[in-house]
Amino acid sequence: MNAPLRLAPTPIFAEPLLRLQDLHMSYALRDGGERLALAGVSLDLPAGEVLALIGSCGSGKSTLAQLAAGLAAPTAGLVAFEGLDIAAAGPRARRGIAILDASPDLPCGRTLRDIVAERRAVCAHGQAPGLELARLFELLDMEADLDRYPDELSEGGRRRAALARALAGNPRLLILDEVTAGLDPEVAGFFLTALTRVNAETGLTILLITHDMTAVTAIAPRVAVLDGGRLVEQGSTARVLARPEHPVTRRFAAAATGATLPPFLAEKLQDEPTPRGRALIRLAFEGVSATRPVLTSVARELGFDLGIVAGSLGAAGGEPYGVLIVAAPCDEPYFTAAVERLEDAELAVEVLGFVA
Ligand SMILES: Nc1ncnc2c1ncn2[C@@H]1O[C@H](COP(=O)(O)OP(=O)(O)OP(=O)(O)O)[C@@H](O)[C@H]1O
Repeated sequence: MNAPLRLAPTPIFAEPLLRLQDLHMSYALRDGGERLALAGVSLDLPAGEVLALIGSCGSGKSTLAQLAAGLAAPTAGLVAFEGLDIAAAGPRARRGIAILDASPDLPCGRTLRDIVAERRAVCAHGQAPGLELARLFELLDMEADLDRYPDELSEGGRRRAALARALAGNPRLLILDEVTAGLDPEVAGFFLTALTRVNAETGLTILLITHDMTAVTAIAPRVAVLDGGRLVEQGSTARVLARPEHPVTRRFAAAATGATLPPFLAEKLQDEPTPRGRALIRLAFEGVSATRPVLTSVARELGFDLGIVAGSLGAAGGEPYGVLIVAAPCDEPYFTAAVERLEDAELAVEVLGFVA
């Protein structure tokens, strides 16, 4: 018999779709010791949102995915899905969650059509209506492969089939753990575009766990960063790329934007300005400040000539952002005035150092 459903502490209407509250997770090791994988993680995922979770190897991402999907119980803390404590509610509460990783386990002896149709038949009862199967096959470009078997497909084809099977169950939450790992950029891009369309058409909530910042910027308007089992930063993806605060986030942002100081300049960097030298400045902007002509107007007003050394302009989760490293004259009083003027225009300004 199923255990009685226990409501999470706050009323259901105030709940996000998924709430992780002060999650702790330790693994028992063979030598009798313990490995702490999560240490007090709290995170809300509202319905319909696409949230990316990034972090270095071993930071706890897969552990968080397993707990969020209700496949393992935390050492302490609460996972609430649709207002229900998932540990107490058991399989009933997990029915609306699908989890997918880079090694999907598809049955070899059945065609894709049968695999997907079986999942739809099993999950159709009592679930909210999702995508029609015909639309699902169209979105994932699977029509030509429907009568083929999983072992007759490429890796990209198998991942698409696994995604189709997961979506056929009409989940309200889809957890993706490194699903684009090892795919070439074109196939990964196709996969991510399909996910964006599914999210737009059905309001499916997605938790995307990845190391791949291209995937993050392609589909996730919000990102959270794990380090050593702790949530160290979260915010809009454009904000986090433009103004990363934690050292780990800074590393991911630098890798994503490519806006780093070239080594030939990094070697010459000094702490103090020299007469007629140049300051190297990192400028970052996101949202509306990305589209204002701030740089040109400051340069014109103050007669401040800027050379662009490195940079990246783009959109993350649909919001524009930009990071530029510029070389500018460091003679006073123009330098201080220019920095103040750029800060007033809501740019993040970081003086990296000076070169002669
Ligand atoms: N079954 C387990 N037994 C013991 N320790 C484990 C187990 N699973 C994970 N760990 C440890 O917990 C920590 C978090 O692991 P986890 O796999 O969640 O991190 P991750 O961020 O997903 O890493 P990766 O990106 O490399 O997959 C690591 O120190 C790992 O060694």
